Amino acid sequence: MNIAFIAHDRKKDEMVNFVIAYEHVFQGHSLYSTGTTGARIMEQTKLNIHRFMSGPLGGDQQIGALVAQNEMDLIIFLRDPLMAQPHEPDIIALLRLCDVQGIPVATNVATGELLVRALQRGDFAWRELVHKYKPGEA
Ligand SMILES: O=C(CO)COP(=O)(O)O
Repeated sequence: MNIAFIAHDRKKDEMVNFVIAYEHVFQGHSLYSTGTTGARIMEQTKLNIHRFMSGPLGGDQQIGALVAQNEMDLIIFLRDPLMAQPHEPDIIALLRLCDVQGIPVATNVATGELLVRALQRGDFAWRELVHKYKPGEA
């Protein structure tokens, strides 16, 4: 599965701890992230993550492009609900695209844990079927 990690600054420690806890699950998948989040995770785990640009510089939109093409299967996006972000429109756009494509997205660790356990159980197998079809194609 293609999985993306994104965390705002005050949520990065929580993200790193979350990924460490489930490193054994994530290691079998293709991993993506925004720039700084991925750097922090790779410093503290053995995971190999494809890092896009930092969020404020376009990283959310780069991940959004994969969502639009239905190529992202799960997103863990630990947003900071208590601090305004300069790239708020990009954040809203990414979450909107997840709803357009029906992509599971967790915006807090409690939901993240449920989705990771579902991933472990094989509940994401339906996504393999979706990969065969690209949006806009017959
Ligand atoms: O801003 C972000 C998501 O909106 C995250 O970006 P970084 O991982 O580069 O800090």
